[in-house]
Amino acid sequence: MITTVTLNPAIDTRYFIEDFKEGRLFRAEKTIKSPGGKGLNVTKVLRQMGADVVATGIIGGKNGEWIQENLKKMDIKEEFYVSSAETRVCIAVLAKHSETEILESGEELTDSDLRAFEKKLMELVEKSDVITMSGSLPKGMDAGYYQKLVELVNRKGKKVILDTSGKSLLEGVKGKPYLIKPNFDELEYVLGESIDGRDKIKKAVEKLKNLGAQNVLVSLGGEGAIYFGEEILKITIPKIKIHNTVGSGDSSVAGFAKGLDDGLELNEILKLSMACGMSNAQSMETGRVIPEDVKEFMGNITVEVLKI
Ligand SMILES: Nc1ncnc2c1ncn2[C@@H]1O[C@H](COP(=O)(O)OP(=O)(O)O)[C@@H](O)[C@H]1O
Ligand SMILES: O=P(O)(O)OC[C@H]1O[C@](O)(COP(=O)(O)O)[C@@H](O)[C@@H]1O
Repeated sequence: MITTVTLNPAIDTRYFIEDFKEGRLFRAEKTIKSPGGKGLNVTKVLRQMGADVVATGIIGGKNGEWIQENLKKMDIKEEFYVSSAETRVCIAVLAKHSETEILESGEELTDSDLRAFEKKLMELVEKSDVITMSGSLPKGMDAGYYQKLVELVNRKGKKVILDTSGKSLLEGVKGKPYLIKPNFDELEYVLGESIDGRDKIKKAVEKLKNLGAQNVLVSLGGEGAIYFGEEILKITIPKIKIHNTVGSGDSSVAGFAKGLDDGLELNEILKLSMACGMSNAQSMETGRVIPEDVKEFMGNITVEVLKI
């Protein structure tokens, strides 16, 4: 079983405005709302890929109720701790040539919220082999909270995939997660300078590994990814027509988690991860993959050892 952790869930709201520009009034041509926040995107993709998955985290208010109702409609099992803090809304404006995101930070949680959630999480960990932890931490939360969670789960001998950014990534890796999946922007934050080639990618990854990350999957959008484990592996993906890449990172985390849970060989896990990201990029919806397409993409993805 896979448990996904979303500490800062959201109602993801996507507006379709073909010629969107800042500073003008627009009326959305179409609006789609869905349960979101990185961890719930991972959950949706795992469910679509047929994984045995349970979502947990902290949820609250009317927005939290909306998310719980919609997860039920999607036949997704959830065991969220319900707090009195209202769950946030995240907005993405999809235009013809751009994607603009506005992410609320999420209301503050109390210590008793956190203790009650941890109890729930540890019950689920007993039944799980892989645990994903994704996304930002709500406002005011200690950036080291993921470190604490990763350590709790590691003590039970289970594998953690941690996908977060900024300070919570730099602190979270100290807990020694099995995998982290930074993208280019996240690596630039880690290094504190712009990344203009593979040497700089390697330098940022070494920093994360020295801090505690066991393996690092650097996702590079349409360029695929580079995996830093015992060896460095370059994963090359074919060019495809895309519609909405929001949530592709989350989908690639879901693919990795599914492959790991299924006991696949590393090369196959990496292909599955990339193929899920690609399939999501072909959908208008965030966290939406088509298993048949995923299978087909996997046949066109290559993994080779890279010397850098
Ligand atoms: N433009 C694209 N074309 C094809 N695949 C993509 C594209 N963007 C993302 N993907 C797939 O999704 C994965 C994760 O995307 P990426 O943009 O790197 O993550 P994030 O959403 O975290 O920034 C990529 O490694 C790739 O497999
Ligand atoms: O949990 P965070 O880090 O605040 O991010 C939340 C947002 O990120 C997304 O998951 C998209 O993330 P990616 O495009 O990086 O995969 C949105 O769906 C969501 O609203």
